[in-house]
Amino acid sequence: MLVTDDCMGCAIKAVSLTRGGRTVFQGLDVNLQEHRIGLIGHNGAGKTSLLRLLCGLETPHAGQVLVQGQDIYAHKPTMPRARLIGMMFQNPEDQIIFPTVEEELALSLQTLSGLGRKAARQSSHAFLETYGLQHWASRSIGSLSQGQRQWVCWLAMLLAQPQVLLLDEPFASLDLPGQIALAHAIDTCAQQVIVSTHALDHVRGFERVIWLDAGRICADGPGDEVCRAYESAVQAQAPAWGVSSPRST
Ligand SMILES: Nc1ncnc2c1ncn2[C@@H]1O[C@H](COP(=O)(O)OP(=O)(O)OP(=O)(O)O)[C@@H](O)[C@H]1O
Repeated sequence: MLVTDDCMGCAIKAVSLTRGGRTVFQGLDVNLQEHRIGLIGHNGAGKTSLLRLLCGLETPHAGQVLVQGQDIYAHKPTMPRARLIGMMFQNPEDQIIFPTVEEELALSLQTLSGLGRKAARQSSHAFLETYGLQHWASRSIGSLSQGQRQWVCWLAMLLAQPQVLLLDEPFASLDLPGQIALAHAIDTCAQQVIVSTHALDHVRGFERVIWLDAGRICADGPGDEVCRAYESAVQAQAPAWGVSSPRST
């Protein structure tokens, strides 16, 4: 299923990106119009860099990044980036700012909906309640497990109501029930979702998966086909890795 309007979805046009002196993308072109898209590939392939480009965290040296038809690196965006696109980071510590769950969730509402402090806290309370997590409201972030922090990141992102959700290794710290719950949440949410993962089973059923290798698209198509192609390539290369991992990309 494609997102419904021609100007919807995301597009990367002739983008070149360097990070820390290393060329990550050179003239990358990719249209991202499907409702569910997976990104797979080895460590260092460029999955996180692609997500960071889409959410405005890496400035390309050339090219354009469009989200919902808007150039997100333009000087005068017509909509705040946070309304357009939200990102759940691989590491919750890169995302969470406040000491308690309630405060962290309230931030999204205060900055984006202009709610006052008290109203924002009340709304985040009500939001937690819809997930049966009201007892988390006053919990300090430090008292939560890594997986629980990932849930806080997911909820904070949802509260901001962006139109596109970017998830970087979202399953990494979740237990099995948590993975099932998040997979269901991804399956049923209305937004376009782009997921970077090494857990291929979570994207195998996606309508589209992109396999990145050293900043280039190695395969692009239905999830089951691309995941199988990637697995076959890994199997074929496996004997050569015994003495040289981790790979030095
Ligand atoms: N902060 C950084 N500074 C400099 N180079 C970086 C930085 N982060 C990533 N890179 C480089 O950018 C390239 C792409 O990294 P990226 O994190 O996008 O890969 P990835 O596919 O997400 O990997 P992983 O599966 O390990 O998360 C790699 O060569 C990496 O070394």
